[in-house]
Amino acid sequence: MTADIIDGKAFAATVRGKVGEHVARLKEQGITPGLAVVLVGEDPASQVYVRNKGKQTLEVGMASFEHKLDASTSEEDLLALIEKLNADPAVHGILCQLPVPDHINADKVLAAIDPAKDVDGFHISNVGLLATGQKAMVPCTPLGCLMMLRDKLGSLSGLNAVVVGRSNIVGKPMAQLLLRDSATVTIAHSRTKDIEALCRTADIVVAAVGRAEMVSADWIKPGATVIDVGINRVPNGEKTRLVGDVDFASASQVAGAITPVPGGVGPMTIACLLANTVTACCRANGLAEPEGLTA
Ligand SMILES: Nc1nc2c(c(=O)[nH]1)N[C@@H](CN(C=O)c1ccc(C(=O)N[C@@H](CCC(=O)O)C(=O)O)cc1)CN2
Repeated sequence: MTADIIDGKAFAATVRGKVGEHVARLKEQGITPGLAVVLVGEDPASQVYVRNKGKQTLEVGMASFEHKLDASTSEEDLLALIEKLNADPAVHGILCQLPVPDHINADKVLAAIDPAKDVDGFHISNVGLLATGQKAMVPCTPLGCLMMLRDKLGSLSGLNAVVVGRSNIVGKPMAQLLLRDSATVTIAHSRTKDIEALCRTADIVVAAVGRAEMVSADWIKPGATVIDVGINRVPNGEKTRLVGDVDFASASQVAGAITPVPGGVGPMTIACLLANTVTACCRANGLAEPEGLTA
């Protein structure tokens, strides 16, 4: 069997199109959604992600507020900026790009963001709301994975899902979202016994473990849907290349559908950030939320 390739780039373009249509409707009512992105330091990958976030925010017609701070910025100054953004009515979404430099406590920064403007969905209030099945801001990468799974499979009800990885940013919220869609969910991690056999029971495997090409064909049940969240740079001669947490070459011979890296989950992360910003703006203004752009 050769798997269907789930084209995250094309899917993300569709999501951005829907976001753009909703932004246009909001603008007719005199409302422009605004997203503030804060970057501390010069991490090269983060600089690219932040640049792309700003560019795509403008492309869908929203206002973009970029705050690039020196690597030596104090935690106190960063918290003061977040307070300012919390109070700014033109800003509907705020995020601080991760990772932050070592001298800054990321948990403290995430806790300082107004939960209603927390478009990353990392604030403890949103984590709790999601876990209890209430209306939350949902982390962008898991939201993107959920959208692709729903599109591919329709209902997830009763399906066995294994999430490989237990991070706060992807693994745990992904499991919550799958559970909300009535999948039977197991979170696997480095201490899980016979992880290969466990994964072979899964109709859905979400790999978010951060280890290059760890999940290979013999982990996959024939016909399963495989979502690869990993972004790992590995040596490729003199250069490097990007691979996921799934061994795409072998797994794609067994799976029914699979996301590639690059071009799978990654592009959906920023598209869902834009979707979350529109959602936050609608909620702030007491308006109906955009259909198909929330969990
Ligand atoms: N505050 C946040 N920080 C980080 C998040 C996040 O969601 N919020 N996620 C990642 C980085 N990230 C967005 O911020 C992100 C990662 C990857 C991609 C992407 O499109 N990847 C491409 C490949 C890009 C490349 O060539 O390097 C792909 O997979 O096709 C977008 C956004 C950590 N920090």
